[in-house]
Amino acid sequence: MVGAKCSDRVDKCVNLTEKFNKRILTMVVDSHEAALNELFVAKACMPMFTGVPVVDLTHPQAKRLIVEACQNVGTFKLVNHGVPFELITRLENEALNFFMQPQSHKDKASPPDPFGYGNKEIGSNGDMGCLEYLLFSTNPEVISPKATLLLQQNPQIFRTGVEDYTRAVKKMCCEVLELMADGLGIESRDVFSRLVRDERSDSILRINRYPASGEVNAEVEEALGGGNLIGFGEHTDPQIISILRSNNASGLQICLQDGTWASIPSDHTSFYFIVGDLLQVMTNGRFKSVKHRVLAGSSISRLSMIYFGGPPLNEKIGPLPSLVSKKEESLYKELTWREYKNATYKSRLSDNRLTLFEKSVTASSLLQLTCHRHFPFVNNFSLGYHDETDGQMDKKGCVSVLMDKNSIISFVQNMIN
Ligand SMILES: C=C1C[C@]23C[C@@]1(O)CC[C@H]2[C@@]12CC[C@H](O)[C@@](C)(C(=O)O1)[C@H]2[C@@H]3C(=O)O
Ligand SMILES: O=C(O)CCC(=O)C(=O)O
Ligand SMILES: [Fe+2]
Repeated sequence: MVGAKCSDRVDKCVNLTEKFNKRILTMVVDSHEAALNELFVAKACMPMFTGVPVVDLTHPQAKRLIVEACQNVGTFKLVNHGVPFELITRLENEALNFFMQPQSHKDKASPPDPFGYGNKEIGSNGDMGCLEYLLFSTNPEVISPKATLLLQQNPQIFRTGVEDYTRAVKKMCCEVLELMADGLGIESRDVFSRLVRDERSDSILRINRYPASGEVNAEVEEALGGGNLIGFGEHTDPQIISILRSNNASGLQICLQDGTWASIPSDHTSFYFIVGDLLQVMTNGRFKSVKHRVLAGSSISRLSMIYFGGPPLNEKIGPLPSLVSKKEESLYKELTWREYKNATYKSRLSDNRLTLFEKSVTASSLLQLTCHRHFPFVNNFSLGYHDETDGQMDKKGCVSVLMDKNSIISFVQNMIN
C-alpha cells in the first residue's frame, strides 16, 4: 500500500550538497512504487505559519521591511499593491473556464514546449505533481507553438486577461525591485528592475490548478492513508523574483532555516514575493532563494497564478560589485541567464541548481545534473546519498549501490562516454 508508511517518513528539507561530505554514496534506482511514494508526504498537524513578513507598499518603511524579509525568510506578503482586483479575478475566471474544458481539448496544447498546457508532468525530466497548469512566456522572442495554439484556440477564454494581468504585475514587480535596490543602499535603483522591464526580459506566467480533496479518486485517497498529496514538489525558483497570487485554498509551504516545512496562509487579496536563485546570486547570498512546495487536496481546489520575473537570455548574472567589498568575497561566478536556464531545464525539480554558480562546482551537483541529463526518460531514477547512520533506504524495491566518491565519478564518466 503506497501511503501506509507515509506518516513514518521524516518530513524535512534535505540539501544534498550539504550532505556531500558524508562518506557513503548510494545510488538508488527506485521501483515504480517508490517513485509514486515521492508524491506523498507525512501529514503533520501543523498550524499556519505566521512568520512571513507583511509589507504595505505604501508604507514609508517598505524598503527596509522588504530587505529584512528577503534576508531572513526569502519571502514576504505584499498588501496595498495597487493591482486592480478586477484584473486578477478576470484572469482567474478565464483560467477556470479553460480548465473546465474537456481533457481532449486541453491536451491539444500539451505537452508544454516548454509553454502550453501540462497535466501532472512537470518539466521534461520525470517530475510529477497532482496539478494541471498553463505556462506562457512574456518574451516575444521565444516561439512556442503550443502556447500560440492555446491562445488562438481559446480567444474567448484568454481575451486580454494574460496580457493585462502580466502588465500590471510587472509594473508592481519593478516598483518592489526598486525599493529593494534602495533598501540595499545600491546607487542605481533600477539595477534589478531594468532586467525585468527590458522588452527581451525572459519572464513567465504560470497558472496552476490543484484538485480539491473531493476530486482525488477514492483509490488515491485510500493510498494516502493520512498522508498529503504533493501538488508541486520542493524546489527553488530559478529567476530573479516570483510573484504568487492564489485563491483562498491552502497548500503553499516554505522550508524554514531549521529544515522544517511551514504552511503559508493563503490570501486572495495579496501577493507573495518569493526570492529566486538569480536574486540570491546578485545579492551575493544576502537574499535567500527559499525552497517551497505545494500540497494538493485542500478542501477547495487551489488556483494560483505566478509571474516569474527573469532577465534577458544573454544577460550576465553575478554578484553586484557594490555588494561585494573585495573580489575574494564574491561567493558566485558569472553565468548568463541562458546558461543557467539551460542547465535548470535539464535538472529535476528538487535539484540544488545554485551550485552551478558556486565558484567550485562540487562533484555532487555535477552528478545530479549529469544523471538527469543522460537518463531524462527514466522516470524513476534518482541519485542520493546518506550517511552510515541513516542505514538502509526505507523504500521497498530500491536497488542501492554503495560507492565512494571516486567510484561514482568514474561511473558517471563511463555513462557519458
Ligand atoms: C522540473 C522542472 C520544471 C521547471 C524546469 C525544471 O527542469 C526545473 C525547474 C522548474 C521550474 C520551477 C519554477 C517555475 O515553475 C518553472 C516554470 C521554472 O522556470 O523552473 C519550472 C519549470 C517548468 O515547469 O517547466
Ligand atoms: O502553485 C503554487 O502555488 C506555487 C507553484 C510554484 O512554486 C511554481 O510554479 O514554481
Ligand atoms: Fe515555485
